[in-house]
Parts: sequence; C-alpha cells; structure tokens
Amino acid sequence: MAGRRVVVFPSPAELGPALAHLVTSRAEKAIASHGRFTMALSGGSLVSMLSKELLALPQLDCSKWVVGFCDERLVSFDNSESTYGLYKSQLFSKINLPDSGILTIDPSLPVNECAEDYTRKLKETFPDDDIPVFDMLLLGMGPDGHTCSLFPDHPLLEETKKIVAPISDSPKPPPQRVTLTFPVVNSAQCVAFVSTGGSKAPVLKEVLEGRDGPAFPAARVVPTKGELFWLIDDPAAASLSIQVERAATGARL
Ligand SMILES: O=C1O[C@H](COP(=O)(O)O)[C@@H](O)[C@H](O)[C@H]1O
Repeated sequence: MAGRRVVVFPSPAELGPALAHLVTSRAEKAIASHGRFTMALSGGSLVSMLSKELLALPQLDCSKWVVGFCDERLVSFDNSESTYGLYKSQLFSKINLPDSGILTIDPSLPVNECAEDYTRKLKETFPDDDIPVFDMLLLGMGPDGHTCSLFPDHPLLEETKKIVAPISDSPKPPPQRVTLTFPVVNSAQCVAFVSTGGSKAPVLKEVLEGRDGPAFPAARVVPTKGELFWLIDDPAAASLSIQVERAATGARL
C-alpha cells in the first residue's frame, strides 16, 4: 500500500471540490499512462455529492472514461434505489461519457446470473488482468461499517475466487445486490472513501483505529499497491484520536 491518508474537511462543501479534483487528477494520470481511466462508483450519499462536484468543474472530458459500479442493487433502472439510475439522471446524462463506457448490471436477470453477467463484462473490460485493476474506486461506508455490499459478519467477506459476488440477504434493503469482492477492491490503483456526518463517527473510529473483535468490512480495504484516501468531514471525525490531515481551503490531493 502507498500509505493511508485521512483528510478532514470542515464540511461536505469543502470536501466535494477536493474529491472532484482527486478524480480528475487520477483520470489525467491514467489517460496519460494507458489511454483510458477506469473507475467504479458506489451509491448512497456519494451519488449527489460526486455528480454536483464534477458538474461544477469548468472543464470535464469523460470521453476516455470507463465507469462501473462497486456494488449495485438488483432493481430496475427507473427504481429510486438503482445506483445506475441515479447517476444516469444526475451525472451521466450531462457529461460526454459514452454509453459504451458504462458497465451496468442487467437487472432483469436472477441475482446469481446477474453477478456472472457483470463478471463477464469486467473480464471483457480488463482482458489482461486476472483480477481487474481499476484506476480508481470511490467507496462509501454505512454506519454498520459495510462498504460496497460487503456487510459485517457476512460470508462474502471471505470470498477469494469470484471478482463479483451475488448477495440475496443484504441487511440493508434492497436484499438482492451484486458487489465487487475484496480481491478487486484491494487491487485498485487508488481507493477513496467518502464519509460525512456525525452518524459515521463511532464506526469510523473503530475502522480507522481498530477494535476488539472482527475488523469491519471498511477496515479490510487495504490496497496492496494503490493509494488509500479517507475523505471525511469534522462531524464524522469527531471521535478520532489518530493524527489526521486537516485540509486547507481549496486543498488538492
Ligand atoms: O447501500 C449502500 O450503502 C453504502 C453507504 O452509503 P451511504 O449513503 O451511507 O454513504 C454505499 O457505499 C453502497 O454503494 C450502497 O449500495
């Protein structure tokens, strides 16, 4: 791992622009090195923040981006729980990301087949990698310490063979989902968590500082070679005792 950076912002208003800059700077680097930028997105609170901040940039060229999903809920795209559906209306429809650069699940399939279908799409996108190496993953963390659709105490935490797994007993609705597994998550070149709000403070302390008992899923995100960022705000950081970076106004990461 290149080293973990925990960066604290006063509020999401300051965090958002730094996130957008992190994405575009890693995109520029990836495109200069291998001609495209591969990124997988999470859902939840990230959708509106990322969409707003990317759209606020004066120039955004996504023509060489390939975007997938860290996890996705098995609902139709017009359902308000669909992560793709939300990004489509809030972001994809407003930028020059080609449809061929969006890796969606097929929500019409049963969950096991849906995971196999998404696995096939990833293998086609990363033909040279045994395990897909995304240039960037954007992750969220639930108040229970889950990330992607990898939930505490779930057998999927130990998955080592599949790159995408189905889950049909998600404790957070909707119950049927597909998710990247830890081998893919920890192979990425750059992983950035975004976590804001006081409801995340207790679990964030245990994730970043350790706990008695099994590590939370979010704490198991340790990229083998890539960068790891935790971008958090003051309320989420309220219980931390570790040293953190305090972001200056207009900070670029
Ligand atoms: O269910 C999910 O939750 C997590 C965390 O969401 P948040 O709203 O607490 O930020 C999200 O990262 C994941 O993609 C989503 O499916």
